[in-house]
Amino acid sequence: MLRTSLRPWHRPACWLRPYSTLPSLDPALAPTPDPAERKAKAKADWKRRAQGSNFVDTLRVTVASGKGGSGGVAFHREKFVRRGPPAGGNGGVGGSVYLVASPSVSNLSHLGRTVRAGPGGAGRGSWLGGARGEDAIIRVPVGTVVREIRQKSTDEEVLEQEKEERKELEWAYEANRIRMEEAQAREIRWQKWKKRRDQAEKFGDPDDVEAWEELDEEPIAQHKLDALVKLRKALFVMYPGAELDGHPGFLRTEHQLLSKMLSREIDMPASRVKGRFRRNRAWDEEEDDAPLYLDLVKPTPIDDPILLVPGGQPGLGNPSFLTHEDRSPKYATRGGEGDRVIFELEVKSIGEVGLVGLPNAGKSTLLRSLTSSAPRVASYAFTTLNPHHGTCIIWSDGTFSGPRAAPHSSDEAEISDTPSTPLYFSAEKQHASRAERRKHLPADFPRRGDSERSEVLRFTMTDNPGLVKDSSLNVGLGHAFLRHIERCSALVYVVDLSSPDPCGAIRSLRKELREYARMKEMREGELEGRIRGVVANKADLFGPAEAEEQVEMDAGEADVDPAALEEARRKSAEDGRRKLVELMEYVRGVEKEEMEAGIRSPEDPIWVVPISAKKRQNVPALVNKLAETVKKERARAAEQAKAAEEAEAGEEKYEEDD
Ligand SMILES: Nc1nc2c(ncn2[C@@H]2O[C@H](COP(=O)(O)OP(=O)(O)OP(=O)(O)O)[C@@H](O)[C@H]2O)c(=O)[nH]1
Ligand SMILES: [Mg+2]
Repeated sequence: MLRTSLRPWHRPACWLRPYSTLPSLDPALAPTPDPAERKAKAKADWKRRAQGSNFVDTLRVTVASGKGGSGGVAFHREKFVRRGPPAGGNGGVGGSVYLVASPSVSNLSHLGRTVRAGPGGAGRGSWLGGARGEDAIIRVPVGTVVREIRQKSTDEEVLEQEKEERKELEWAYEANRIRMEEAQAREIRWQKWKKRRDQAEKFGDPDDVEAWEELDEEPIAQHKLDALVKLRKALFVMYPGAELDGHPGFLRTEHQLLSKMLSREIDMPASRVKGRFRRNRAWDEEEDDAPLYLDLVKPTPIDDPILLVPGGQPGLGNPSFLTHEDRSPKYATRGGEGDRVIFELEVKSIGEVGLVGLPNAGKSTLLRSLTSSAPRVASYAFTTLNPHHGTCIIWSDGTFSGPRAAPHSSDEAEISDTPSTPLYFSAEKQHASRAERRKHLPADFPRRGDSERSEVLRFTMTDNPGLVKDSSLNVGLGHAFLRHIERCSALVYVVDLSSPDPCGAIRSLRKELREYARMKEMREGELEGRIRGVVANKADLFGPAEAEEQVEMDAGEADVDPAALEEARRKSAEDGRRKLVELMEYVRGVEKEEMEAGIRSPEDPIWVVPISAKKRQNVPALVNKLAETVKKERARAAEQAKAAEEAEAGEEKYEEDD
């Protein structure tokens, strides 16, 4: 009888849930009945508990390619053919490790610390080749910087390492020396024996001369034999009980492999040599063995991935050693080792416009109001822990939108603090039909293929986590935040206009940018110079509605005096105006200072736009400014690229003329 439900240790399922979802006794803390809200809260809790570990933007991975498969030693057998030709297949090539920069991944959390490609299969009888090793593909976000890490970096250290490796290879050198000596001695013996035999054939009795086989049996010292056996095991797969010295081709192959190995051209089974030498890799041919450095600013075509570490060479089967002298080679070569390299991956997002601001300034709200990206928004600091990207599209009829959002026609539309994705576009409803989704869209939402409007401009924006004091000294998650700012071509400060000191916010943001640029050894004022504008957010807090609300709240139950209301409205608007003017003056001062310091060109003044990201007020004016900025930056980048191309062409011509 099934008694699971009666077991004394059986507990209700809620006992097993994580603590955050335990039913609370306090009615105020009871879970909200709205499932969407509950889900959002659980997700935020989980993310906070994970402390950002679900977003990984720097990672050190050890990448190992697969070993090549050994060649097979076999002979063909069939009815009436007792001793067929050699029939061992070649081994399979070891799996390689490739790298792909893909727009569909946003961070490195899917990667482990080690990425390993599969080994190649061994060759088998009947000329069957071994299987290729399985390749491994590392997918990284576009904008990732890849650096090869060498434990030994200076020349002396490399020399030291080579010396160590040489020591490890000592036995191979020894074996080679023995082989050479042995071959020489054998040659001398052979010449002597041949001379004696020829003379005996001419002048005397040939039977007086002993057979060559008898002479050839000069014993080799045991330690020499050991070295040879070790070497052969490392390089060859041998047929059981094979007498390899009887194969002239074997000695030649052995000699070739050995000299190649000693001149470092082939890989060597790692089990034999601890400090293996580096294999030749694709980029080594051009860049005489400099550590690899890649900056993946563009997506890699999936059919042309970047080869990071090639797999080990396959071993050759015994038919490869078939010669006239040796009709049944009883050996095959082993596959080469794969390589093992350590890489450091660092994601530096590439957005055209990067938002920089203190925590709670409303950066995420702004991104949500301009694009279809939906970073979480909440009224506490550090809501955003990793960068979010969005695309803003401007249409020919002057509206703008992210790809999934409805055009912003109304200024009243509010953004809630829960996920902005309309339910009909959310993951739960992914199977809703298009007609069903359309029912939930405004009547004027453009249909696919609408001819009246076309896309005019599209640019990407990055919402970055808030900067705090001393972010540049890596306080908190400082550098992790600043890293993503590094590559945005234009930066925009987002400040909370309703805060007591918006100018102070700009002052501390500037300081952090300056310090970070200095630490990263960028050009003086590199990041500050990239600031193109200031968004004075939360301007709605100075609007009439807010003021009235405040007066009504102060009055409580009592009737509100209309004059007081009027006065409050006027005062609030005046406050807002004063703060904005102060901010603008401060920004003019900053601009002037930077132009004098030579970090800002006169063509790049800093604009200031007051908006309300939450209520989407004055957002179109901001979009126009951003569009102008983006166009200017693109034109500048194109100009720079052209100049660089011309300079390169000029240099080539100069070299040719020389
Ligand atoms: N009244 C008003 N509130 C706003 C506006 N923009 C943002 N907020 C509110 O400010 C709070 C913080 O907004 P976020 O967008 O999360 O701020 P953030 O800069 O992304 O903050 P971090 O992610 O912590 O750096 C939220 O409660 C928003 O609703 C605005 O224009 N007007
Ligand atoms: Mg945020």
